[in-house]
Amino acid sequence: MSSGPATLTDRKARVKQQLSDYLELTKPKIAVLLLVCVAIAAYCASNGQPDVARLIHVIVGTALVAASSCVWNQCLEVHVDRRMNRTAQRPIPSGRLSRYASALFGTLLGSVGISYLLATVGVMPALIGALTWILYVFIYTPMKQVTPWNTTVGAIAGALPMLMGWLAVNPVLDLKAVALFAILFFWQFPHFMAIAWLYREDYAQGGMKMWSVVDGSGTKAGIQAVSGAMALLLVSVVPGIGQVAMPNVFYMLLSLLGGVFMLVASWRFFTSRDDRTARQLLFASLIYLPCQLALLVILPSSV
Ligand code: HEM
Ligand SMILES: CC(C)=CCC/C(C)=C/CC/C(C)=C/COP(=O)(O)OP(=O)(O)O
Repeated sequence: MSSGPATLTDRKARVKQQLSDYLELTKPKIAVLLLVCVAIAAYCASNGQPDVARLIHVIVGTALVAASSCVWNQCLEVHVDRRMNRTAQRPIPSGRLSRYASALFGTLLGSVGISYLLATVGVMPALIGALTWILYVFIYTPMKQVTPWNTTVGAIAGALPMLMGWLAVNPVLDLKAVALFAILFFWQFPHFMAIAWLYREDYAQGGMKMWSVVDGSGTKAGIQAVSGAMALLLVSVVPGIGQVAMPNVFYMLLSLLGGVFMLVASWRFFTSRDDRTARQLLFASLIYLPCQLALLVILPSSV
């Protein structure tokens, strides 16, 4: 008699666990910031007067395609993820989800996502979505075990969604569109070099050729972080050039300030190369990007 309710409770708990595992496969925390970038790109592309329906469509479509790429990334990396502390408890390596079911889930998300983009915002965002998927899943993912230049390829995949957001509302890629892509591209170097340093033992154990692994002194990771931050500082100013009738000085000054903040955090990491400065740099990167995105919304069209 008493086994009935217990079984039902068990079943409910299992379903809840499976739902949370499928959600975890999509790397939702990264997706949230990525989708904010897509929304800001669409907003900037429409000069602050976005077609709300198209904006929502490109966010939904990109979310589905990005989620699919993250699921497939984990299907392909299961043997590596199993060897690393940070990833060993993920749903596939821990055995909570099968690789087959996950691959089906990823394929479904991707097919629906690309079709949705095609139907709602047109060929270009859908095409870039598909290319980004291929770049992330079939080029970046295996490349991690071959060469530390994998991060450069990963950063292209990470930044391309900016162009999906832009092209969903504006067919012409101008200097500002290129600058948005460049901001997200260069931001990833300080962001990831901090992570690559913090998890260097994990990455080495998983056979991942990150800069922090191939050069254990951290010098090369530091150089990548500082170079990325320098380039970020320069490109972040560009959207302020000639946006209305004249350069937006407030935007440019605040962007410079943010750029200096990232450069100082990167420089401190480069000179110290310890966990404390790496953690500070990772934290700085996660503060900087939302602030820079907010600046893009608040200032350029207000002068
Ligand atoms: C080369 C490209 C990138 C790599 C290799 C990378 C890698 C990672 C890794 C491994 C983490 C987890 C750190 C941890 O567990 O402590 C992380 C965190 C994070 N990343 Fe990235 N990332 C990249 C690009 C991006 C992009 C394009 C975005 C969004 C615009 C992003 C947003 C985030 C966020 C919000 C977190 C914190 C969430 C969390 O704690 O899991 N990343 N990144
Ligand atoms: C539209 C579309 C397809 C967008 C995809 C964009 C995307 C998911 C970008 C994330 C960039 C990136 C390289 C993250 C790290 O992955 P990782 O595999 O190094 O992280 P991990 O070690 O935690 O698995």
